[in-house]
Amino acid sequence: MTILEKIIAQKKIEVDQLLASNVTFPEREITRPSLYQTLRKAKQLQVISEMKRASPSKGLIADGANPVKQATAYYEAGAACISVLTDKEFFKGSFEDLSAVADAVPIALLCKDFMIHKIQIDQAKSAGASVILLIVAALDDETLGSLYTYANEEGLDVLVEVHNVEELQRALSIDARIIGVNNRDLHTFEVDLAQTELIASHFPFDEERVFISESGIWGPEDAERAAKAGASAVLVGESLMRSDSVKEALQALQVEKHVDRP
Ligand SMILES: O=P(O)(O)OC[C@@H](O)[C@@H](O)c1c[nH]c2ccccc12
Repeated sequence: MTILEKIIAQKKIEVDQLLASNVTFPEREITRPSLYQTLRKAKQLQVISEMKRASPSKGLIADGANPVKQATAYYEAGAACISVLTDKEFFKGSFEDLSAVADAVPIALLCKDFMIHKIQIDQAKSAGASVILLIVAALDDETLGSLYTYANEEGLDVLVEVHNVEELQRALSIDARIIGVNNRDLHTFEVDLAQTELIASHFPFDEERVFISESGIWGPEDAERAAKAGASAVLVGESLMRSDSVKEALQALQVEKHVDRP
């Protein structure tokens, strides 16, 4: 099994437990600015900064990190959105982290998890998220479409993650408007920013869609490369978690967007 398959197998167990427990997640109103609008309007490359304690590819990254302190530093540095990993088994995250961050910062908030069932979307929204992630590689067309529609109906933005051109076509076929290319292959862990350039060469840049480059962004050169390819934002975890100066590191990524892209 690849790591993605292992994670999804574990998610199925967790979702079955959630469903069997009959928990309900209280409704919560979304009061955050729309990530989509923020990215469309911005003149500079925006940063979606991630609270990431650990990952299956890197092991421990920042075990003792305090999510509220981390998110506050991101917010004060000018992040467009905070991403909080909520997966426990593989990333040492939690929904408590997400709720705590939701109470601490007013900007767009992404629940970073492996969504396979709409109950997880309810849970994310109830914990304060305004954006969810859908990973095309983890979903069949029908589930991808129905989760996307459900999240939209709930007023959430959806970041649809792809890794290759075939997955991009699947994202476009549900008319996803926020599409991110993960530079990391979730089957092999290989990271390559050339993936951003490859997907960009097939991406229909227009007034509707925004393009995001995710993973493996270590500094301004990488940000520049993503911007040049047409990205509106980068999603950054490890390099910011490891940084002694979050503010400097984050602001160094806010390079000019490429002029040829809408
Ligand atoms: O730590 P990095 O290399 O900056 O990557 C951040 C983010 O892109 C990565 O955590 C990520 C992208 N897509 C995901 C899907 C699930 C879990 C994690 C991810």
